[in-house]
Amino acid sequence: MNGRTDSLTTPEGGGAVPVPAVHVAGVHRVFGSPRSPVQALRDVSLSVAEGEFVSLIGPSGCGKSTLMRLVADLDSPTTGSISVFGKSTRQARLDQDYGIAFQQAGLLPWRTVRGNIELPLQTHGAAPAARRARTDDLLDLVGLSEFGGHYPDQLSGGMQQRVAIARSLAESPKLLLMDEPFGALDEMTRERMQNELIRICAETGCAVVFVTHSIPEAVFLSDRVVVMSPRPGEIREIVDITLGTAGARGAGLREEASFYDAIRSVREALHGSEPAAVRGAETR
Ligand SMILES: Nc1ncnc2c1ncn2[C@@H]1O[C@H](COP(=O)(O)OP(=O)(O)OP(=O)(O)O)[C@@H](O)[C@H]1O
Repeated sequence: MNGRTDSLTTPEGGGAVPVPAVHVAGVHRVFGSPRSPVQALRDVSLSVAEGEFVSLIGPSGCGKSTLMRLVADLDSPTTGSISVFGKSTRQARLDQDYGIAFQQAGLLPWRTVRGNIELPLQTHGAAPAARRARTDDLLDLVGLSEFGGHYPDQLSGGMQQRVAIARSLAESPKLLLMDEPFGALDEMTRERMQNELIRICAETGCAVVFVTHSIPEAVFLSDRVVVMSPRPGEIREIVDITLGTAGARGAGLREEASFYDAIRSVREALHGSEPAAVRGAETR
């Protein structure tokens, strides 16, 4: 279990209370009709600190994407509340406080790769030269420098996904919401993107909420892994990953014994018997 100070706790000696990047309090989400309700999330509470990398992992249908959609203001909780940098989710969306890379790349088919990546910069009035320079960097980052003039339907699914990731990074956001962003990538590209993402996090200090089905991916990237139970999705356990800061994690980490130990801890939390943690509450 995590010994970290809760980001909402007043630090010893007083001072300002840090505002979490994401704060989820007692959230339930019920779909369907009153006669046949589908409870997707039950009493989910979670705080993600500024600069923290938190992954959500759990069986298919446990509500991971539902939770992400709630944070991104694409849906509303049935009960409970969510804030992003202390604001309502609506305000945070309007202020474009975060970048999004979801399962579906969500690219505009009539814009080129470059045009898609530039879009958030254009919306915010960045000068053309600055846009071009930033887009060149991002194309390079995701290995698509030769494809800036292509249209999305001329790319593979994995390449489209990389464009979406580049777009989410365009404005160097303080928070990234990523729902299985690497799911469609081949293993080599996936590891490269993981390496790049952790480097970007170390450089920019952005917080990330990341959905994945891959335990090694969650362990490699995260400060904490939130393990969810089958539907109705509850937080079963939160596993603290103590493999060093993002800046200290390199590709070589995947070979280390501590990496395999952390994988085992998450696997046990996911598949093990009844959780030691209090069900439905963040346990740290
Ligand atoms: N708009 C909706 N209307 C009705 N039911 C929904 C809706 N969205 C999600 N659900 C249901 O809520 C539950 C959680 O779905 P969700 O997509 O959040 O799961 P997930 O953990 O992301 O799954 P996966 O890992 O397969 O992507 C599922 O039972 C799903 O059928």
